[in-house]
Amino acid sequence: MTMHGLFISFEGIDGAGKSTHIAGLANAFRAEGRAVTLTREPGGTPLAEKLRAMVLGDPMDPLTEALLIFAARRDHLVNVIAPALLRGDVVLCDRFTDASFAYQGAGRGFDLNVLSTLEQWVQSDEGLLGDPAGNKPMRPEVETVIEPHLTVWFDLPPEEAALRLADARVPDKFEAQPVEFFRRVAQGYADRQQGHPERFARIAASQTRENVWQAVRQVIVEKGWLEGPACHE
Ligand SMILES: Nc1ncnc2c1ncn2[C@@H]1O[C@H](COP(=O)(O)OP(=O)(O)OP(=O)(O)O)[C@@H](O)[C@H]1O
Ligand SMILES: Cc1cn([C@H]2C[C@H](O)[C@@H](COP(=O)(O)O)O2)c(=O)[nH]c1=O
Repeated sequence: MTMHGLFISFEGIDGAGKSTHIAGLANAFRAEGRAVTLTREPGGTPLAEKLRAMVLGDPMDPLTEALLIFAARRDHLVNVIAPALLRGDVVLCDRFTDASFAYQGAGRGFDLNVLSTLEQWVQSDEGLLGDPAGNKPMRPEVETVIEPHLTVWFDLPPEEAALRLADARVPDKFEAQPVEFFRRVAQGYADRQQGHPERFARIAASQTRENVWQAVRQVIVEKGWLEGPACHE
């Protein structure tokens, strides 16, 4: 059994404008008859949402934070992402592992090699490829690491993101970080793009909402994954 769905993640510093467009993209795919699984990280399952509340709310050391985030990711992959990809859904995920490299790695200065090891372990398809009845796992010839087919990166200067978020909501643990933290996170995303140029699409997120939407949609159309006319809602 192969995972014939489409896995798209959305990344960027807090306030870059991802959420504004993910729902629009879900509508565009549904309008063309695709089943869509809309989800987010950390989170996406009852267990992972509990871990999210801890990670976003409680002080903890960087290793604990990284382990909780990757534990949430494993639960999310097992229970939501892999089943959706096996069904053939389009999975639209608000953040995935690039956020761990950007926030924990570049932002916090946590060891990138440890993050890479966690990535290999947690995103291994071992135990994820069940038969349709969900019984015995069917092992492929070669174990693979599940990652998005496309990562849409909303690139916005941290100062602009801070202005957008000012007074918008009570900041969580990450949103309360100083602008220097987000400069490092933004550089972390740029480094990830350099390491995975074929997977990343950079969107200049300083543009108007409509222009950002057109840029996001164009990336998907150019991949051949969407056809219809532009329609945001
Ligand atoms: N192109 C834009 N120009 C100006 N403001 C924008 C633009 N896009 C989004 N915003 C506003 O910026 C704020 C943050 O947007 P949004 O919540 O979509 O960002 P996000 O990347 O999902 O943030 P987070 O990751 O922190 O949830 C919102 O108030 C939104 O209305
Ligand atoms: C996946 C992931 C997320 N984070 C951080 C980034 C954000 O500040 C929050 C999630 O909040 P959002 O409003 O849903 O964007 O979590 C992280 O530090 N590491 C990660 O792997």
